[in-house]
Amino acid sequence: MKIAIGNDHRGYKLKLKIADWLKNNDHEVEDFGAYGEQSADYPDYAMKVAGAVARGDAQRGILICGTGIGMSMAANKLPEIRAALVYLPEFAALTRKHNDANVLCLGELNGDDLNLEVLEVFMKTEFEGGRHQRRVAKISGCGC
Ligand SMILES: O=C(CO)[C@H](O)[C@H](O)[C@H](O)COP(=O)(O)O
Repeated sequence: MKIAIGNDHRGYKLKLKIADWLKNNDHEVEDFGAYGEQSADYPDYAMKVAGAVARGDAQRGILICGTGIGMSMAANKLPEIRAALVYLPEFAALTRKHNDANVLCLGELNGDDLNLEVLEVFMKTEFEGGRHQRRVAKISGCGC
C-alpha cells in the first residue's frame, strides 16, 4: 500500500520509526515532512497528507504531532478524509472496521511503543462494510 506520512516538530522522531515500520512491512512511503525538529505548523502537513489521500495518490495517511489532535482537526476538513485520532490499539481496530478511517493521527505524547502497536493494528485491519458502509457514506454526504 502507498502511505503518505507527515508530522510537525513534535512528531518528527516518531515519524522516522513509523516510516521504518511501514517499509519493513512492504508499504511504500511518501514523506511530506517536516524533515526536522525545527518549529513547524501542523495544519501545513495535515493538508499535504490529506490532499494526497483525497486525490488517491496514497491509499492511507499517517499524521503525527504532539497530541494528534490538531492534525485530526485539520485533516478532517477535506470531505474525502476520515481521520481518526487513536491512542489505543483496540480503537485502531474499531476505526478501521467501522469507520473505514483512511488517515491515522498519532500523538507523540502517547509514547513510541503504544503508537507503534496502534499503527500495526490500523494497517492490518480491514473495513467490515455492511451497515457501516451506509454510515460512512453519510459522513461525507451529510449536506451540513
Ligand atoms: O499537538 C499539537 C497540536 O495539536 C502540536 O504538535 C504541538 O504540540 C502543540 O500545538 C504545541 O506547540 P509548540 O509550538 O510545540 O509549543
